[in-house]
Amino acid sequence: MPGFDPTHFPAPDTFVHTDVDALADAAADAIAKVLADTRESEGRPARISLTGGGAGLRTARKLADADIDWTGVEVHFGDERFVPRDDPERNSAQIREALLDRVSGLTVVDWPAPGDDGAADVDEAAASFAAAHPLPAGDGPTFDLFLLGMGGEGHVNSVFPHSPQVAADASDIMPVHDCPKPPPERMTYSLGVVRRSAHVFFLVAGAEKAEAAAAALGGADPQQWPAAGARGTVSTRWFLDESAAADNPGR
Ligand SMILES: O=C1O[C@H](COP(=O)(O)O)[C@@H](O)[C@H](O)[C@H]1O
Repeated sequence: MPGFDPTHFPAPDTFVHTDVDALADAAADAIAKVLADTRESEGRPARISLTGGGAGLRTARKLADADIDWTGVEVHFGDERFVPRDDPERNSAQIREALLDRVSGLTVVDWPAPGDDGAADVDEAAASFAAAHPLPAGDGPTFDLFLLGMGGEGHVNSVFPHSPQVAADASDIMPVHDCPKPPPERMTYSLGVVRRSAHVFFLVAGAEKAEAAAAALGGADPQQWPAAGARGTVSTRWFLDESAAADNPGR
């Protein structure tokens, strides 16, 4: 993969929990700490990207009940399905129900939906989003914290194995056509955006994820296992349940 050298990043840390509930508890604690630390060390609220999916939504529900100061926190979504805004398939709809509608003080940056101005199709929607929400320039992080779920074939955000998105190594926002997991049209942050984030947390549960987790943690080719190409500049942490960790070397 062009532009990705894993030796330029801290090695990932792995945390294995008995089940998805314990995983979500631990991840929520760690997320709360990053949010508080960012406020203290940077003197500003954090900028984070949230994920849907099974373990992601479980963690979002825990975050809604946690003692967190959300004031000014800027929330993005790592990827979105290009379907109407009220479609329950939208990651943002699921994360809003689990977390965002239950806390106050944060700013939510939502992806465009069909029918929005400048969103005649998914290409135009991604381009207009990129223009309206440019990523921070320079050496600073794109996000203080980027949360990722992972599919059983190793996809993260909507970056799928052997897809144009994983090949491109773009540093911004990408439209997705013909996504192998429905719905077919999506928008996604690229692996390049993830790799400019300070902290990257994986939230992964279930035996069907075990092979991909072992491949990604074992340094496999991101073309085949996109999760292998997702690293943070300060930390990469994998929160796994025992089923998802079953194939990891050393267990
Ligand atoms: O399609 C997607 O799937 C992943 C993982 O979902 P899961 O249900 O297998 O946990 C999710 O993280 C990603 O953001 C999403 O668009």
